[in-house]
Amino acid sequence: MKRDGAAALLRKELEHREDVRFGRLVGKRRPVRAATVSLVLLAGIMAAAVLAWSLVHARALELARARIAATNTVLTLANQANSSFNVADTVLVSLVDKIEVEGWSELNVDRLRTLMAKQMEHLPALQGLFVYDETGRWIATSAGRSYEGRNNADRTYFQYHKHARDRGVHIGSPIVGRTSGVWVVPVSRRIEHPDGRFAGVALATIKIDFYRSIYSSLELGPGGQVMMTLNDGSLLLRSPFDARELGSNIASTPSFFLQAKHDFATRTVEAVIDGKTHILSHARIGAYPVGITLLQDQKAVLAGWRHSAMFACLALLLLIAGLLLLGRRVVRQLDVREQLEGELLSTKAHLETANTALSTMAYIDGLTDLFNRRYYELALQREVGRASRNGTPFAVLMLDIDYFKHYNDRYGHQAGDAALVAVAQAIQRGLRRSGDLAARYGGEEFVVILPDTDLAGAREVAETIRVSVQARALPHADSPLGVVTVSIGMHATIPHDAEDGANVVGQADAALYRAKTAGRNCAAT
Ligand SMILES: Nc1nc2c(ncn2[C@@H]2O[C@H](COP(=O)(O)OP(=O)(O)OP(=O)(O)O)[C@@H](O)[C@H]2O)c(=O)[nH]1
Repeated sequence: MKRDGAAALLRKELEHREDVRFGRLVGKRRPVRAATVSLVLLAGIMAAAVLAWSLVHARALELARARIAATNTVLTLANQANSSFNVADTVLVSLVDKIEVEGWSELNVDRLRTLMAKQMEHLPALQGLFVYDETGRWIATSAGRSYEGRNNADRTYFQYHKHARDRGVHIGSPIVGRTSGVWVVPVSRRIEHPDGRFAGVALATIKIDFYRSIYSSLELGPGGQVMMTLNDGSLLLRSPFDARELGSNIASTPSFFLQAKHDFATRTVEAVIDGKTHILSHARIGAYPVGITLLQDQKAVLAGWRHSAMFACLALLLLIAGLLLLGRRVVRQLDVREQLEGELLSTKAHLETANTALSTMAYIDGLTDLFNRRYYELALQREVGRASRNGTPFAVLMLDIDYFKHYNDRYGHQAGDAALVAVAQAIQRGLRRSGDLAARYGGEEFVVILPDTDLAGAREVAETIRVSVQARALPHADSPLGVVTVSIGMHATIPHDAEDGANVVGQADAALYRAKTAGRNCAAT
């Protein structure tokens, strides 16, 4: 094996190993880093998506719940209003019937008054019951007090019944009662003579406070309101309560004309009433021209949801911030680890290179670049062992430069060194097989081990080297041949043990002596 080739291969192998190791580690870390960043981003996006979905879902649920609650409330209020009007109307129907059957002339007013007072005891919604004749004069009331000289012909409901031949119930705008002084809703019916002429009016008044106490107990939220209206737009009651608007007509306001034509409906109304979005729920009382409307500000309805959403968003932001910090920390740690491992690998590679260099130096002769004597000793042992095991021959050449002392003396030590290098190169190039090995034995002496070679083969190699050295024609004025030459002693054998190996060297050395005595520049056995 050629030393140069081995060193080059060794160096390449080291570089390759370093590249592979470093490349593998770096290659592994990059995906880990990318995966960490992706994981953090994915977790953040997923959390945001889940939160967004649940917030949208919760908002829809909240609105649906509010719509259902509004519908239920409006229907309940409509039922309650229907009952109160129904009660008042039932009483009126019986009063009108009694008066029309008995006729004014036969009518026992005292008994009528007692009857009215009794009915009042069981009807808490009513403020009072009244009967007027065709001139508006008070005939009987449930209050039972003196009403001499009183006349209600000026009231709207009286004028209505006087002029309209409508036998149905009439519900009027709220008025302040003349006996009670409180706000009431007038419910009235027309009384007729047997021939159909107008005979008077029966009136029941329902206390506004009866509705007001119920409406004001409702939780409508900021901006929420509930109102009872007649179909012509007259406002019977609105909560929050304001006495000044009782009886006013709101037919032209959006909250009235937005009411559905159906008996009841609940819907979302955007930016029509006051620029805000409202939930509007409306129900009509089937038998009477009255409707209940509930209006809620959607923003107020969603206040609870908004608070929860804010907290959830805040929590999400904290979570994302935490994830980012964690991700940043992991990536930084990966960077630090990567740097440290890089430094470690680089240091290790340097150490290995230095080790190789040291090992090389330990076995290589610094001047000639051939193996040194220490390596030669090891190689000799190895080859003797192998040859004795295989029963194959091996040969040893001992080489010595002729008249080298004179050369040094004439040309100087440096020139002597150069001659040593030139001879070493000639020896190295004279070797044919990869197993052949040349070493500097010491001073101007060299040794060559030729495994699996007999004496004939050894002679060929020896001659090749000798001729090659001479052919270099290094001038040597103090040599009879005029150029630098070498003498070679050689010996070949099939060794049986280590002693045989040592003997081969001794035999080669003796052959060298013979070559010297034979006149030098020759190979001897
Ligand atoms: N320049 C140089 N000279 C060396 C080195 N090693 C040994 N020498 C010289 O080699 C010479 C060997 O001389 P000798 O042993 O007398 O042999 P010779 O002069 O070659 O005579 P023969 O071997 O009989 O032909 C000595 O003068 C050593 O100083 C070296 O590394 N460099």
